[in-house]
Amino acid sequence: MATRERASCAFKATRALGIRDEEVKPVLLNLLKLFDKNWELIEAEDYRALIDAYFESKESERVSDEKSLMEHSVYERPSKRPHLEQQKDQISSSTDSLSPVEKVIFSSMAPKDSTCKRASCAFSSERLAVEPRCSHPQKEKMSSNCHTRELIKPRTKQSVSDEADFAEPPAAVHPVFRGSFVGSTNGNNLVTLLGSQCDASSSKDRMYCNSNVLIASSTSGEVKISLNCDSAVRCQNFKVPDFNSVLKYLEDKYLKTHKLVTPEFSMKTLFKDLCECYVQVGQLHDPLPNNKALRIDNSDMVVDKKASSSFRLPHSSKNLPKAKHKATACDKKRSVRSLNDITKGAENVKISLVDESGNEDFPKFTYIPHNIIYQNAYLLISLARIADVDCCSSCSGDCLSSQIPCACARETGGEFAYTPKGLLKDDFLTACVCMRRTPKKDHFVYCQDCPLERSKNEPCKGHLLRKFIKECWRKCGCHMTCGNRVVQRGITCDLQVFMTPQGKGWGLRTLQDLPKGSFICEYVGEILTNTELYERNIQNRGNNRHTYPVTLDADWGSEKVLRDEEALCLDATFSGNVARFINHRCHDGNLIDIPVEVETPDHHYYHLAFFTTRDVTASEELTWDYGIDFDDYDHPIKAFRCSCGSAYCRGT
Ligand SMILES: C[S@@+](CC[C@H](N)C(=O)[O-])C[C@H]1O[C@@H](n2cnc3c(N)ncnc32)[C@H](O)[C@@H]1O
Repeated sequence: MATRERASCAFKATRALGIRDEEVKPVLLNLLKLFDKNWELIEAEDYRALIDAYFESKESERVSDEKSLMEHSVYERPSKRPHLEQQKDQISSSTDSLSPVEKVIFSSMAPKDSTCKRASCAFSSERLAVEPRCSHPQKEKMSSNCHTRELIKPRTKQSVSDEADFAEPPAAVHPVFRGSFVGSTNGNNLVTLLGSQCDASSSKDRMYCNSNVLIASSTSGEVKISLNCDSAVRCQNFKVPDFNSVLKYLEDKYLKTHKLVTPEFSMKTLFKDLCECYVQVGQLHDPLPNNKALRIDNSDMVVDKKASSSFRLPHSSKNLPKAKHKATACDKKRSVRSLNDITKGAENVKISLVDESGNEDFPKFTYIPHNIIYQNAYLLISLARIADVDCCSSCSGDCLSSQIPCACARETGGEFAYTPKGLLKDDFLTACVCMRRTPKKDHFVYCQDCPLERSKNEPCKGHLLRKFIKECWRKCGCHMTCGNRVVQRGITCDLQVFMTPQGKGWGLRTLQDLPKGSFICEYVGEILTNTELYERNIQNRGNNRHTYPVTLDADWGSEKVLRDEEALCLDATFSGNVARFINHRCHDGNLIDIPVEVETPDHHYYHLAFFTTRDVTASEELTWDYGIDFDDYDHPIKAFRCSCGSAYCRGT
């Protein structure tokens, strides 16, 4: 196979693990250099050398990020422990000259038949007998003979006494360092693991390992899992935490995401996370209250005093709880603060948050990528409601590429609303914008008994007629990549939440140029009935910067009387997505909200999607017209004093 093909196979393998080609490329080049262009070594065991080398280089990047974060930390750090530092120096001295990639190769991936001492050391698991966990003469011998062991911190007496220096009582679980033995004490059939030696292919027993997790299982059903938390050793001020607190911390972290997990979720990532939590909790010396989990709302908060106009800060979640505890008011004022991803992995893209002033508390809400029913809203979504005439079950692939538009284009006048590039068609967008900005009399519909005015016994003030987009849905035969499925595929652009300088609070901006008609995001929140929203607003009157709920009233005019459970709205005050940060701009906002049917033909419930009304340049704030009547003093939500800056401002 040619080099180019081999490289593309390697990228394919790493892409399957969610690793981007540009990140793998330098690692691959390094490996090729190191292996003298011997591709077989790289391709062996499904590219294990490459994958290990990649993760190892990431780990060392993370550690150096962490180090520099700690060095630049505004907080006072405890004095170093000279003996520990000394020990670390000893441990790393003979691999200091090696790159992270070289280190991982020498520790785990050299070929079995290599004459190199390092390599033979790394692949000697077959020769090892099943051993109890602690002192092992063969291991000790290997440690002294083999350079790879410098990467590995064996659990020798010396290291135990080093741990004792942390002045901790023995804990239920200790970090298991690379190179320690995990084996069956019955001495029979559990595979013995030495560090990252993972060659169990000759055995019936199975083994999985990466740099943090070692799992061995035997044919007799014995399974041993060893979690390697050796980064704890590098942490200043680490104390062995109570393992129940670690578990609680981890559970809380997962529960916080409302059981939503990213597509990358796996047991391996869970174990890795457990290791990370172990280290984090080990650095929190305030005991966690009994049965109370640590608050992790801002767990990936980054404080960077030196950050300037570039807001894309490198981040690491490590050490941060400690940083949070020690921040002084003065430090807080001077620091740019940021969150790496407010969505916590719930969206296709990360969405960062920055506060240049360093004065604001981070917003408190639960990020949800899809609408959720709050309590009583009655939503009937079922496949049976989608009639055959309303979908395109005989389509395949991309409906936009078909000569004759399918049934899904009917709602938009027999033409799809989107261009093949995924933008809203100009005509459609212009019509929507005109109806919004310069509505004619016949663009309004009036209900006989308006759910909004019912309680006040007043007549309907009128609802603006809206143009709907109808996307292909589950019953359709086309592919998820079909051009008529834009909103349902979620956010794809690079967005950032930031603190606006005009006093509007948080706002949303784009970090990339966006052409006219681009889909930005949906307005996601809790689906409430009108009654529920009314009650909620009464309760929250004191809260002056709330999000602005939207009424799903685009089709109210077609009903004579709307039942309370049919009159729905979306409120993102407590749970919502990034749209909750989009500020209002009178009349000429660069976004427009358009109703989109995604899973039900019923216009009582639809998705509200934001599209750009014009070309928007990177770093511009994204705004839309909330449609507020600033003179309506009876409105349950008090209008704010508008500082949108528009020439057409109606709220100053
Ligand atoms: C949907 S939220 C937008 C995000 C909000 N700025 C925040 O900090 O969470 C709506 C609230 O933002 C503020 N806001 C939005 N647009 C504004 C404007 N043009 N002028 C002043 N305040 C505005 C108001 O407090 C309003 O209640």
